[in-house]
Amino acid sequence: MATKGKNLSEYDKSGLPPANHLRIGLVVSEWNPEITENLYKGAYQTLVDCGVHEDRIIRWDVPGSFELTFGCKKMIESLDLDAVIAIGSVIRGETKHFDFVAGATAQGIKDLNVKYNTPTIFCVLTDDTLQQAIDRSGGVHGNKGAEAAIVAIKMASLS
Ligand SMILES: Nc1c(NC[C@H](O)[C@H](O)[C@H](O)CO)[nH]c(=O)[nH]c1=O
Ligand SMILES: CC(=O)[C@@H](O)COP(=O)(O)O
Repeated sequence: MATKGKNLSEYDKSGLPPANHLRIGLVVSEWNPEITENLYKGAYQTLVDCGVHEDRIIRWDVPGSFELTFGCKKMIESLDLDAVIAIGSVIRGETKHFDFVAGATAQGIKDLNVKYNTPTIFCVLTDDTLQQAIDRSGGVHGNKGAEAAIVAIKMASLS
């Protein structure tokens, strides 16, 4: 099912593990801030709604999605966290650069999950148009940041 068939913001708190003890990191890309700030708000608000204390949510910023891998790596190595959420928005332009940035970011975050016992959640939109990104960061298809927060809480219980 594509995103079109579901609302990214919908979740059922009743089936979630306890979250009040969790420490969650969020690394946010500064590229396309009108998108990434909405993703961050969706993730932050959902974490708090599910019981994560606000003083246990730590935010770092990086210049672009390509830097998310390094930012998450440094956060995992320097802080005692239960999960990290990597937040970015890659929007296709005129050249093949989209493919390299999106692909490298996905591979880099996958590699972090292989190397470390702290789960890193892939909250990176990779869209052909700005409208697709808007639709998935609080628009008609919900907010992928909310989805990522739920995933972080679930994965933290496995780590
Ligand atoms: N075009 C987008 C970028 N490009 C920048 C790269 O992420 C990186 O910061 C640069 O190549 C220097 O290493 N980043 C995004 O997050 N979104 C884009 O649409
Ligand atoms: C994802 C990108 O790097 C892309 O937005 C850059 O745009 P362009 O391919 O036109 O240089």
